[in-house]
Amino acid sequence: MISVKEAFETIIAQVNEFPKELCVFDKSYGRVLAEDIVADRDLPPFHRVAMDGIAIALSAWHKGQKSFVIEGTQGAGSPCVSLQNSEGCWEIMTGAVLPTGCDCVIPVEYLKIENNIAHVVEEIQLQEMTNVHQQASDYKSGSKLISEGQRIEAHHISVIASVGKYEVEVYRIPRIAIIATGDELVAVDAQVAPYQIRMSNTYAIESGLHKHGFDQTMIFHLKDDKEQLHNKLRDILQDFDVLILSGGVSKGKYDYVPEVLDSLGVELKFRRVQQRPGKPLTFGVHTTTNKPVFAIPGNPVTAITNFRHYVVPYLNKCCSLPQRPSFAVLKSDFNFRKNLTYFLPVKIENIQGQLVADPCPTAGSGDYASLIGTHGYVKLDANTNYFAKQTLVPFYPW
Ligand SMILES: Nc1nc2c(c(=O)[nH]1)N[C@H]1C(S)=C(S)[C@@H](COP(=O)(O)OP(=O)(O)OC[C@H]3O[C@@H](n4cnc5c(N)ncnc54)[C@H](O)[C@@H]3O)O[C@H]1N2
Ligand code: MOO
Ligand SMILES: [Mg+2]
Repeated sequence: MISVKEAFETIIAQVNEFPKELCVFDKSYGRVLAEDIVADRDLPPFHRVAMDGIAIALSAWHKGQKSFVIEGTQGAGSPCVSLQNSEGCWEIMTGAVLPTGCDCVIPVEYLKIENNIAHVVEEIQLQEMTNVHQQASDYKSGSKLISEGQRIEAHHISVIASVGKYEVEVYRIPRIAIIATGDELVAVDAQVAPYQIRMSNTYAIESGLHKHGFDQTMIFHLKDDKEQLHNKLRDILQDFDVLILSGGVSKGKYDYVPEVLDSLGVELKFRRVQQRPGKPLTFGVHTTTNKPVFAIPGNPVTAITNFRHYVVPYLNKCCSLPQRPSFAVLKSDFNFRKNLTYFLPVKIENIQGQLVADPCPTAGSGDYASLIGTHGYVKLDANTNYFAKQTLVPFYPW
């Protein structure tokens, strides 16, 4: 049996970057960038007027001039004009190019305009480039604006659009099969006999995948039948990039999953992990295609925590998404005597900026209803069994 750290590292060592593809920028929300986004020109691209008013030459102002003859009116979207007389001005609008020969802008609120002359009637302090957003003052042409491995949100889209990237390179979303195994499982809308169980793990895993942006998913239900498992898994291995199985991996007579995977050419990298829940967690790689296969034990708390702990970081790493560790302090003392790493569900409170984790142990790994109201779990190390209040521990939000 290997440790949680070894299991995690074994899985991460199998990461293969997902292929890249082009995506039209306004359909790229939620995708992960597979290229850096670079400024194609200065930001701003010209000396951009920041207030509606008049553009003048500061030299005239410094000589004490307070009235300016208007040479013309310039709006945004027109080519740059020139001040002909250094004692004159241009009426200018926000977003316009600062006229050549001008080096500051006086807002219209400070002016009275009569007979084509702008008189400054309010007290104002002016310096070079007052009310002008100077060319390249934000970023120079060629600057990296967004790094690869960024999930694209609204503020990224505005940058992608403004640098003229009509198509962006993103990571292809893998096709993921979620496979429930078990004769006892029935569909959510089926009549359920007293000895049967409604299938729930697959839906929890699928929602978790969608939450993390992996929405190319399909759910299967296979019986505890070796031949059916073999034939269906063979086809699924062909059609999908990642397989997540639930159930059938422990030591029962009908737990066929590991031997069937083995017979299909999936090299099992480990079969048991020193953890609770999820001791029988199994992970393998299909030898000819390198496709990863996660076989998560069937108990529902195990399905949710093991999926979150191992599958999500694996998928994120395949598209260069950075892992962001989070920590919380325990709200109360906690004892765990087994020599296993414990994924302890918690409720999180934010107390003056510090995350405080209130332990919410379930009554076993079948007690999924106790996860309601929790925000994630903390990881408690195998080699300690008493965790005092205020101990800092890694926290994993669902
Ligand atoms: N002799 C031993 N028995 C067990 C061990 C062990 O080490 N020695 N490990 C226990 C642990 S830990 C777990 S976890 C389970 C794992 O079992 P399997 O992966 O073989 O899963 P199943 O036997 O198929 O099912 C277990 C349990 O989970 C329910 N289940 C399964 N799939 C779903 C689903 N999609 N939705 C909802 N519930 C599901 C299933 O009905 C069972 O109750 O083995 C222990 N036994
Ligand atoms: O995976 Mo089991 O959940 O430890 O009961
Ligand atoms: Mg079993």
